Amino acid sequence: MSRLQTQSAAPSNAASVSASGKGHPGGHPQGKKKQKPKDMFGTLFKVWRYLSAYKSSLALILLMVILSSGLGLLGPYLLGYTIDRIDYPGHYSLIFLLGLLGLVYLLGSITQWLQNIWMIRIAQSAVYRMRNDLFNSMHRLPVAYFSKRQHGELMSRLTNDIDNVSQTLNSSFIQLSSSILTFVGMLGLMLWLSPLLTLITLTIVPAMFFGMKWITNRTGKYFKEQQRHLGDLNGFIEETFSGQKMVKAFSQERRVTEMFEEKGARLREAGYWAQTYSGFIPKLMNMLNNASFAIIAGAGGVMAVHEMITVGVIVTFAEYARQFTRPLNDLANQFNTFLSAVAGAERVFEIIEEEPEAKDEANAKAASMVRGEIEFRNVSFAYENDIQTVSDVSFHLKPGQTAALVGPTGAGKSTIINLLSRFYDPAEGEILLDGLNTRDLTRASLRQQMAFVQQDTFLFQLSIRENIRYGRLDATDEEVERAAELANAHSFIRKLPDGYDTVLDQDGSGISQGQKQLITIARAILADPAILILDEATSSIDTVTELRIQDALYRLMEGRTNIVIAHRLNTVRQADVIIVLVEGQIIESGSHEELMEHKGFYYELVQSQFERVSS
Ligand SMILES: Nc1ncnc2c1ncn2[C@@H]1O[C@H](COP(=O)(O)OP(=O)(O)OP(=O)(O)O)[C@@H](O)[C@H]1O
Repeated sequence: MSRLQTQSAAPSNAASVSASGKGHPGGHPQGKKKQKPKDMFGTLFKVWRYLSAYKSSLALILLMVILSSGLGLLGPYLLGYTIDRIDYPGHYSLIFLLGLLGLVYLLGSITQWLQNIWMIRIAQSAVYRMRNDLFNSMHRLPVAYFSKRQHGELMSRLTNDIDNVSQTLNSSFIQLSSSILTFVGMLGLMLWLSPLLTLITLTIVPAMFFGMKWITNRTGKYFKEQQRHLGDLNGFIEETFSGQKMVKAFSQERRVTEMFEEKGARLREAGYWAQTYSGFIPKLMNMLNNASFAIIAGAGGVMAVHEMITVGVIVTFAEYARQFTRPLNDLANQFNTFLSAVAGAERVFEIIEEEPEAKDEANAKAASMVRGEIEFRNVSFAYENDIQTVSDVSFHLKPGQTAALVGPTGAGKSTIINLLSRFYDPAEGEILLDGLNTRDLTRASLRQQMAFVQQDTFLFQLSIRENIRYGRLDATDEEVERAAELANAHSFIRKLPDGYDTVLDQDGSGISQGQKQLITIARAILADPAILILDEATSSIDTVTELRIQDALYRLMEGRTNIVIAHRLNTVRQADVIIVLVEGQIIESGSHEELMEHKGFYYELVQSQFERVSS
């Protein structure tokens, strides 16, 4: 049973020109992920379901986008118009035109500002709901789902993918629609003003298109490589930090440093090329802008001399040409960001739509006040492949009895616990609690009858008090402290500077392994279940703490039905029944004395230093 591992998921901020270079965390480089969505329209429709709650606001935003794009086009047109009227002050008031121009720019900014803040609000609300749905679905998933996937990969969906969707919703919707509107509107106006000068101006577009394509192909490749190396480096840092003791213990500092430098050098190289190529983009744009300006000025000048157009039209064209590249560039960049966000959303929906843990039977009853009688009747089970992990297992425990599960690694001890707690259901046979088939009980109520004390203690990043209270949320402070006393944890907790309010580190690293065990025992004592599942620690803890743990455990086990995955001869000896499992089958069972007399596998195990062999 492995503990929850949390991988660092702080997004890196690698600069990017196009979305292909978006930063992603260590251990899970974006470059490795498939960025193209499999079903773009299906996914967009699902995203729309989250946005559709804000239809009226979206309509307002669209109106603002149309207004701001229109105003953006009107500005240069008015400028040209004004210039053409400079000679006729009697006919047109220049002041009025200039005032109008100012108003157009002001309104343009206001509409842009409004659309931005409204869109951010909607995007954040939609993403908030999406994130909640994702988190809830994760909790509805069966245990088997998690055992097949890396935690880091799942974490990345909750962090990076959601973040990606959020960023894109914030800006892409507006940018995409405004770029399209601006581009189409600009082209229309230019054609209206002078089709010939439009054609001449457009000669620059192929150069722009191929130039950009050439650069983005290269930057895309190098950014991907940069991401891959960055992910590799971050993964390495994470691994070295968590395994820091091992590095020191094996005196590998030098080798680790060398490896780090090597990985860093690879990142430096990819980063150099990615940044160099991406640095070309503004330069190229600038150059092409200047070229188009020169073309318009030259060709427009000739046309003006021949009275084909006015000077005002040249100014309008020059202004448009200056803006011309922006929507094109935005469209190219936004499209990549957009694709990668849709791919992210797709991964999010994959989990939201994942088959949840099978529903309880329609007439399932809630288990309550159980006595703790457990019976396995001819239970067989295979995880996924056809190899049976547990075959024809039968045993019967009366309330208050203690069973020790003993057997070599991989024998199926944890699987028996998984079946009892219905993390998995048996393929054959049945498991009874107080004579009732556990399939006829609701899973939640069944699990409430059990407490787990595992060797791999898991504590939350909460105060010690809240960690203990996790066993029973409505327990009072006095009850929490009483449970800690019974678990022999009270004295050490009291000595901590913040006592019960000491907030544990992410992995509970502020306190010792043994102390963590005592807290989990207190948690189980507080839960006060009829059944206790105990996965005995194999790690060696100092003798004083060990004695404290043993003492607390005996107190915890009293009056309950206990199933212990036992590693200590002492525990096994005191069990009412010892169940010896080998390759998923019970090969012998009975009390210590009976099994010793039988001189079978258990006898051998005890002879050959029990603790070492059975761990
Ligand atoms: N989630 C899983 N999916 C597929 N196979 C699994 C899964 N969990 C365990 N197994 C396999 O089932 C077998 C029994 O595993 P189990 O964890 O029950 O053994 P165990 O007796 O508890 O071992 P240990 O003492 O090492 O914890 C092993 O071969 C293991 O590889």
